[in-house]
Amino acid sequence: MTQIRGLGYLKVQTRDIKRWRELVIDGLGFAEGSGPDPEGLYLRMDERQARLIVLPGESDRVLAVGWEVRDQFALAAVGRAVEAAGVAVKVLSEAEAAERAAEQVIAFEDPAGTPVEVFFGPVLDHSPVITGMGQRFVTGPQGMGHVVLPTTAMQETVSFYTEVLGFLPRGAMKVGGGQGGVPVLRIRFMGVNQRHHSLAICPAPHGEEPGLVHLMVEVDTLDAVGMALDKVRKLGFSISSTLGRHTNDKMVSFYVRAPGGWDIEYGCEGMLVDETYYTAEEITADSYWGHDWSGSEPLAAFIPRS
Ligand SMILES: Cc1ccc(O)c(O)c1CC[C@@H]1C(=O)CC[C@]2(C)C(=O)CC[C@@H]12
Ligand SMILES: [Fe+2]
Repeated sequence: MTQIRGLGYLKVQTRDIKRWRELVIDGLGFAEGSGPDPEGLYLRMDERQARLIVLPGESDRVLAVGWEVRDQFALAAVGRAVEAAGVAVKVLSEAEAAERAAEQVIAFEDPAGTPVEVFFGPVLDHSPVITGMGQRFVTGPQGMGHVVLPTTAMQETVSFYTEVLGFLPRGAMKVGGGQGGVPVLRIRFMGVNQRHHSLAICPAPHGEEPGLVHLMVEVDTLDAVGMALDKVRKLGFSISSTLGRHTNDKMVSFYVRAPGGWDIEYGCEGMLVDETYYTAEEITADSYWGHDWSGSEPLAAFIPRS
């Protein structure tokens, strides 16, 4: 049984905070909150103080993937499991936790080198969440959404998330290999709640920045997805993938390129998993229709480095 309840927050660094603001506030309708860094962007989706945090910096990279647990006892259990796996765990100070709007936070690196944080006791902001198009973000028991992380150490990374952190396998898809003696490569989906996947791990040629393939956020209506697509196009953002419906989580979504070379997937109608009956299946197509990636600028995580 996993202690982790869902994706809690994502913190990234960017060289272009101005363009980020246009994308997430003007385009995708996130509500603006506030936080410790006056230059930072603190984006609200619900009663949490911030779900997506974008801070200015010298490079574009992920600063923390924040996973939520129920309480202090669950946090202690996760800390023990990670240490028992031989990974150094840092207990953040009270000030550092306050900065993250949580009561207590631990931090460590996954085998891919991704900075991971686990927290309990998120601090709420009860003021109304005024989104750009009146849309509601689907969070609550399903968490913030999902992240797809690149790794050069597929086995170790997947085994860390499943066997140490207790993520449940939620199926896979072949993405290459299987020819000329090259082993089959699979993207692996994992979940911790009724959202089909809160995490996917994808084989990648290098472990360099930005350290992210995409973040998915879900809204309550197809109209909100369509309106956001219109808005980001009008704002001149590059559409990495057209609208389509995925075969595994049944979500209708599009992907837009964020400054930094990774995508935000924006969707609706994601299925709810019933663990009583669920088994991990292998899909052979990413979508029933749509999701044309042919116009996509290359994802930074998949550009081979010398
Ligand atoms: C296949 C799939 C199912 C559900 C999702 O939420 C989802 O994002 C995907 C696509 C994952 C993946 C990606 O994001 C980067 C580009 C990838 C590797 C492809 O080129 C096909 C599958 C894509
Ligand atoms: Fe996705």
